Amino acid sequence: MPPASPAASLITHLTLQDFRTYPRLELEVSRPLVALVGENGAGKTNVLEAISLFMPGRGLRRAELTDMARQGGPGSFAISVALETPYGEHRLGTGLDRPDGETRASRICRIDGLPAASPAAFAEHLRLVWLTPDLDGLFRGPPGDRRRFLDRLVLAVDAEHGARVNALERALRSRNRVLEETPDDRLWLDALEREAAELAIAVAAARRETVERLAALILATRDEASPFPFATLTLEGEIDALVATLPAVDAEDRYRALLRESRPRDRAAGRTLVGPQATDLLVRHGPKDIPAAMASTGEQKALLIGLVLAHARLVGGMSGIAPFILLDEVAAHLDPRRRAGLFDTLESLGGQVWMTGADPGLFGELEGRADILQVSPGRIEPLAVA
Ligand SMILES: Nc1ncnc2c1ncn2[C@@H]1O[C@H](COP(=O)(O)OP(=O)(O)OP(=O)(O)O)[C@@H](O)[C@H]1O
Repeated sequence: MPPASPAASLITHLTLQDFRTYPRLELEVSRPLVALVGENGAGKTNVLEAISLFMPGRGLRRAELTDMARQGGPGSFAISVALETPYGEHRLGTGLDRPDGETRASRICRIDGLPAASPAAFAEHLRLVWLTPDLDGLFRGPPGDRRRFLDRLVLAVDAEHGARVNALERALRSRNRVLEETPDDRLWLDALEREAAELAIAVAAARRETVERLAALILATRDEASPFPFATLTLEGEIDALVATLPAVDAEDRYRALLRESRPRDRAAGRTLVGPQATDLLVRHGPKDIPAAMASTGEQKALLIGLVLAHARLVGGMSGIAPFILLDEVAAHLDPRRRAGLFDTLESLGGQVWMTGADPGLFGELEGRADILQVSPGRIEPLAVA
């Protein structure tokens, strides 16, 4: 069981320079709940996206960094946050640097003024969990969307996971190319498959560990009265069966043998058919363990929220730091009972929560409990809720 209250960190100051709709923004906040209110297109999600870049990857919209630089601006952007943590104050910075006259831009990461090797280094100070409307179709959508969701769950507890997934994709792409262009080059294929097998088992094992921990936590904290139903989680795929039943070395040998055997089949398919790239995350719910894909739209949303809240609890328990939670347009889709339940649960988790919504009334009951801010293009200021 995770400890009841992991340490909490707060973003107290956010600076954006030439990021999407913001030429320059200096924003002070002081509370653990922050609500951003504004019309469609005002720039609310842009703020959440900026914060999401303190995690490895391309942020909550999976956009190219170059597209985040403000149109009509210098082509570079900078984001920085001042953090108050139980271990002191820190300043984290990231962005895209494009020195004068250069066409190439590079990602920058700084911690307390010193360069950091990659965004994975931010994990020491800040962990992130998010939910966006893009995830609404998660249970009914293609398995690739669930794998990405799953990898983000893992990434929040293991900042190196993303690098391993990318390295595995590169190794498999190289294997597919060799199978297509020089299929008789056995030595080269052996070498690529050895590398792929090592990475594949590491990726599959990390996913399995996170899913098992999450499933156990969901079971342990299961509350029949919660407005967010609990889910059961399982991983499905040949490699997941290997990882579940064999020690890592044996699973790696077995997967390497599988790759060798399936060369002709993979060559014909133009891709590697077996491996972590074929895993699916199965989510079920209710007394009859119904697949989440069969639940109603509202039930799916509630299940997803329940999963994300449980994950936030897991991240807090494992890292000792309550994660920041970014909720884009989540409150708007809930009935008043679920919305009140959500706000209460968020407060109990202890991490800072950044939420968005177009209607100020959504956050009326948070007056005095949250920083409620009005967003208009390029600007954010306090909003007095009537
Ligand atoms: N690189 C960019 N430079 C300038 N403006 C941009 C850039 N990228 C996106 N925008 C603008 O940002 C706005 C969208 O901002 P955002 O997604 O944050 O809105 P929102 O307040 O979350 O809206 P909604 O309620 O509709 O979700 C759009 O008007 C879009 O044109």
